[in-house]
Amino acid sequence: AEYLRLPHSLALIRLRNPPVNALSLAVVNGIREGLQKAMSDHTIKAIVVCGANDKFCAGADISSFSRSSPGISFGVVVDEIQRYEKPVVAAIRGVALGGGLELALGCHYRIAHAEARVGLPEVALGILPGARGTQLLPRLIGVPMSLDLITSGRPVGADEALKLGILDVVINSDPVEEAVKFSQEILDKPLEPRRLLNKSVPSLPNMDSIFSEAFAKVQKQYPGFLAPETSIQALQAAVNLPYKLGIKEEEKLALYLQKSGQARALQYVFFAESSVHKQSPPSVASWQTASPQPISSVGVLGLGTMGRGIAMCFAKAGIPVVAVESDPKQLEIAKKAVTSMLEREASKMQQSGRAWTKPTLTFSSSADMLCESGRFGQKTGKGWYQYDKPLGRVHRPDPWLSEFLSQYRETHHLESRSISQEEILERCLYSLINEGFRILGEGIAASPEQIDIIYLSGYGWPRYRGGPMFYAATVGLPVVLEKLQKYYTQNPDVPQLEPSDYLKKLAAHGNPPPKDWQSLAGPPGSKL
Ligand SMILES: CCCCCCCCCCCCC[C@H](O)CC(=O)SCCNC(=O)CCNC(=O)[C@H](O)C(C)(C)COP(=O)(O)OP(=O)(O)OC[C@H]1O[C@@H](n2cnc3c(N)ncnc32)[C@H](O)[C@@H]1OP(=O)(O)O
Repeated sequence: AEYLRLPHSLALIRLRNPPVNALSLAVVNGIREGLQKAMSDHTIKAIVVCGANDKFCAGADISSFSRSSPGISFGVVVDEIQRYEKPVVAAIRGVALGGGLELALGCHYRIAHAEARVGLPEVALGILPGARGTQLLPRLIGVPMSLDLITSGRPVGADEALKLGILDVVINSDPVEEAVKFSQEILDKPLEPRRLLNKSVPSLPNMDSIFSEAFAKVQKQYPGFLAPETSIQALQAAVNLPYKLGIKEEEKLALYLQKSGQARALQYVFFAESSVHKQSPPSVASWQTASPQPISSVGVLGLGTMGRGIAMCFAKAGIPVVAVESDPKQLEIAKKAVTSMLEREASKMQQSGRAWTKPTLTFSSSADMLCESGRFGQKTGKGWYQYDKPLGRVHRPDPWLSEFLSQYRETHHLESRSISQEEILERCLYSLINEGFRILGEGIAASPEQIDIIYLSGYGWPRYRGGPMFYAATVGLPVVLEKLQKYYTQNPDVPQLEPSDYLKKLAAHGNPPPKDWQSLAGPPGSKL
C-alpha cells in the first residue's frame, strides 16, 4: 500500500497489489503503517483509503491460504480503523469483496462509483467473512439482509448497496476526488456514531424463526456445504453476544472452516476454473486438427425418441450398437421403430444402387429380467425390494429376489460375497480416476484441473469435493494405486481397474499436488 499526503490536510492510503489488490501481508502492513503515519502527523485531519488500477480490493490473497489462516489478524486491523481518532473514508471503484469489504466496513464512511460491486463471497471458497464481516454487516444492515448476502455470497451493485445502507454515497465521477471533498465536509462530525463495533444489531421480534428458516433454506439450497450454515452460526453470535465475544466466536468458526477439506477443495476450484480457460492440451492438438479415434461399438441407455435416434445414427454408420431399455413396452415399440427405420433406409439405399450391410443391433437382456417379471420398482410396489404399496417409499428385502439372484449366480457360476460400502466407493471412483490419469497420460486433457472442472460442471460432482483428480490427491496417490492394484488382481477381467502408467509414475513421487503432476510425469503421449 502507498501513503500520500494530499492538500487540505488529508492523507491517501492506496492499496497496490495487481491484478486485484488482494490483501497480502505486505498490503496489510502497508495499511497499518499508513494509518500510523497519519496518526502521528498532526497536520493530517482525515484519511482516504482506495485501491490502485480502478479496483478497491478483492479480499484476501486466496493463493496464500494454504500457508496461513486469513482473517484473524486482519480483523484486528479492521477494529483499529474503527477506533481511529481521525475520519477514515473508503473510496471504492471496481470491487470491494471479502476482506476488501471488511476493510471498508472498518472505515467510518464508504463512497463508491455507480459501477462498483461489493460483497462477502467467502462461502464460495468454503470459509466465512472472518475479519469481522459476520459481526459488522448485521450491525449496519440488519440480520435478514446479512443472512441473504453472507450465505449466498452474492455481490451487489452500488445502487443496491446504497439502498441497503452498506454505502453512504454513490457517484458517477471519481470516488477518490469525491471522498476528498466529502472528508472535508465531515471533519467536525463525531466519529462515535460511525463505529459499527459499538452499535448493537437491530433487534427483531422473530429473530429465532428468522434463523431457523435460514438454516432450513441453506440446507435445501446448498446441501452438504459447511460454510453457509457455519456463517449463520456466526451471525447468531453477532445477535446474542457483545462484540468482544462475537468476534471470538467468528474467529473460532472461521478456523474450523479454514481447516476443513471443503475450504481446500473450493479454493482449488477457484483457481482451477480460471486456469482451464488458458490451457490447451499438451499435445498442442486441438479439436479442429484431431483425427477421430476408431469406435468399435456403442452403448445407448434408454430407447425413447432420443435414444432411438442416437442408436440409428450409429447403426447407419455400421457401428454395432448395444441398447438398454428397462421398460418392456417401450422396448417393443423401439424394436419395431428401429427395425422399420433401418429397413426403410436399406430399401432407399438399394433403390439408389448403394450397397448396405445390416448392422449389428443387440439389446441387452440383463435389465429386462426383473421387468419381465413385472418388477418395475417403486411404481409397481416391487423391484429390487418389496415396497409397502405401489409408489410407496417403505422398502424391505424380498425373498423372491434372493431366489432370483441365487439362480442367476448358479447360471453364471458366480460366488456370492458381501461387498462393503468402502469397496463400492473405491471401485467406482478409483476406476474413474484411473481413466482420468490415462487421459492425462495420453495428452487428451491439458491438466487435472480440466478433468475436475468437467466433472463439477457437467456431471454433478459436489463442488466442495473439488473433482475426481483433486479427490485422488486428497486420498493420496499411493493409496489409490495400491487399491487399484488390489482390485485388479481380484478382477483381472475388468481393464478399468488396471492402474495406468501415469498414476504409477506420479505415485512413485509420493503424493504430489495436482499442479505438479505434469512436470513430474514427463511429456504426455498424444492420442488427438
Ligand atoms: C496483522 C497483519 C496480518 C496480515 C495477514 C495478511 C492476510 C490478510 C487476510 C485478510 C483477511 C480477509 C478475510 C476475508 O474474510 C477472506 C477473504 O477475503 S476471501 C477472498 C474473497 N474474495 C473473493 O472471493 C474474490 C474472488 N475474485 C473474484 O471474484 C474475481 O476474480 C474478481 C475480483 C471479481 C475479478 O474478476 P475478473 O475481472 O473476471 O478477473 P479474474 O477472475 O480473471 O481475476 C483476475 C486475476 O486475479 C486473481 N484473483 C482474483 N481474486 C483474487 C484473490 N482474492 N486472491 C488472489 N488472486 C485473485 C485471479 O485468480 C486472476 O488471476 P490470473 O488467473 O490472472 O493469474
